Amino acid sequence: MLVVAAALIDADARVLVQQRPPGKALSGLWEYPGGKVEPGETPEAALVRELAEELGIAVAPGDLVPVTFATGPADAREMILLLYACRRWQGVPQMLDAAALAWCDVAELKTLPMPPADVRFAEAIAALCL
Ligand SMILES: Nc1nc2c([nH]c(=O)n2[C@H]2C[C@H](O)[C@@H](COP(=O)(O)OP(=O)(O)OP(=O)(O)O)O2)c(=O)[nH]1
Repeated sequence: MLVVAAALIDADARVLVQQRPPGKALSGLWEYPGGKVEPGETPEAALVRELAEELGIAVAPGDLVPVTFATGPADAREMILLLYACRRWQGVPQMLDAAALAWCDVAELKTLPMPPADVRFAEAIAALCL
């Protein structure tokens, strides 16, 4: 299973995370917006779609910059999770599919409970934000 996620980074080097809602796998944990790549989709097209669905923002595929990846089990399958950074988007992120949204600096990111696959992402994001 291929999953894509984005670290939206604002002008103050804060990163957007969202809390997974009740009823979904990993409910209550904080994650980077994104989701599963559907058959026939490129990873970037999937992430553009997910960011529109989950946050109501428009992102150009060329503004998605690969950062790192993680592997691990998810939904009883093996997952490959691709993390992108994005510093440019249109619209104001809204909470359309999450229990909460938060803009965090890198130190705060490291304190949030996250899915196991995401735990090492904060270090990679820190390298971008500094
Ligand atoms: N979006 C996202 N998913 C993550 C992260 N870390 C992580 O382990 N996952 C896992 C959780 C899920 O098993 C899977 C993504 O599934 P999802 O439920 O968010 O995907 P989706 O938006 O396509 O949802 P759905 O249509 O199945 O409801 O990847 C992350 O940072 N962001």
